[in-house]
Amino acid sequence: MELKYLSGFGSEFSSEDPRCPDSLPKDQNNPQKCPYGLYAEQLSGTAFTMARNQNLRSWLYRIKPSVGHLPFTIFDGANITHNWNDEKPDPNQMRWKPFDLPNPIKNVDFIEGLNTICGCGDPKTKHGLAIHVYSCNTSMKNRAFYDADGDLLIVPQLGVLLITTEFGKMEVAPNEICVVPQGIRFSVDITVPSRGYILEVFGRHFTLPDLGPIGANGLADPRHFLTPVAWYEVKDNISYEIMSKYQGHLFVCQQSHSPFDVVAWHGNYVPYKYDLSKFMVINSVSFDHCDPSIFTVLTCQSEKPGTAIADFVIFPPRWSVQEHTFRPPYYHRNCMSEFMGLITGQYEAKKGGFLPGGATLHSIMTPHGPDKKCFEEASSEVLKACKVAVGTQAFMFESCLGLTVTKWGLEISEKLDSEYYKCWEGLNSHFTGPK
Ligand SMILES: O=C(O)Cc1cc(O)ccc1O
Ligand SMILES: [Fe+2]
Repeated sequence: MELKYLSGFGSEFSSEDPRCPDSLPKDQNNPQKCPYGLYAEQLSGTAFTMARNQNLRSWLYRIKPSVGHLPFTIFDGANITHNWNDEKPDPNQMRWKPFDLPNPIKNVDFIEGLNTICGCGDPKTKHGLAIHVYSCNTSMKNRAFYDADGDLLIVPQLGVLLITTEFGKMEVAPNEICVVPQGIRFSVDITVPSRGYILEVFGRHFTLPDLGPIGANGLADPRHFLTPVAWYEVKDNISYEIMSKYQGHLFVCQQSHSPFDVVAWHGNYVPYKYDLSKFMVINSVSFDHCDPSIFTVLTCQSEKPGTAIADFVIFPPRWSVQEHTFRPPYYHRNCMSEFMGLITGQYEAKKGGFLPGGATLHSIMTPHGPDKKCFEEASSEVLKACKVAVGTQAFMFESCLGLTVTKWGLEISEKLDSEYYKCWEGLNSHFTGPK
């Protein structure tokens, strides 16, 4: 069945499951009795008092309120951690081979298949981020999850995710991304073994980047962000698990009904998805290589103007036309951390070694840039107009924070590539000497 969506970023939406017309109270949020005998529940994504243009909240009209559940207990079944001091910092360039799919003899769902690879900061103080990899081979059965710590930006690399949320269903395929904001319950169904990346930001939300002199249009268009429409199921007298990530730990509790019982909702605090092929690429049409911030899809800003807790940046297929220019990414040392993943294809600065489903991390002030082969070729290529990154989608999570890699990233995953530094070996001097 083709799913329906509402279009727009940050809009004030409203939606009713068509099976229950007029289920949304018309003139107020909290009638003494809601239509169809529903419960009203507010979900606040910002402080009540947040400035109006940044205030986020939604009202949900549901069969039972979320509070009807047994107490939470610790859940040990995933490799999530925010103990960034367990491992020593390591400034080396890092590259990971593609992360494994689960062993088929074991059923692993989206939550059980979460592994934290690196991060920084603390959800208690609402400052920081974590980067996770998911790898699963089974759907979540009578199990929903919410993240009390922050927003999740999910980047599928293998396999389509059917994500049921309290706001309705969305299908997210590789080359699409979705955001499930803090606190929103969701469950993931899959049809094939699936893998991808997750950027979690603590206690803050993603926004669209300002466009400055670009003008009113360009990059990701707000209308291409899609939010589910209301959908509910009636499942009562069953055993349903609600899983929560709270202060870096996973918890689980039982309840006797499905949390996907929201018949109608309205508000601007919602999950959404975005198709990366819809990104309008801006670039130099004269000379030189622009900074990759021109490819920012979403940003999560810190308190420091112009400085992101995390930017989500893509490297989409595009025309390359610059004259008298070394066209690939330049050699670079950055005051920001750069974590990259590859959804499909070959990244232009490193055509070998960095593979779909793998990752790289170039930490604060760690030198990085094109490998030897890329440098040699691009220094002497004939600069015709040509398409680059065709059939490719690489992305970067760029952060002002210093990230530390977890034990899973360093050892347990067994994917850290100790040979990475060799791709820069033999970058010989071409210095011609003084005239
Ligand atoms: O490959 C990288 O490291 C990411 C990157 C890309 C680019 O086009 C310019 C700078 C940069 O850090
Ligand atoms: Fe860089």
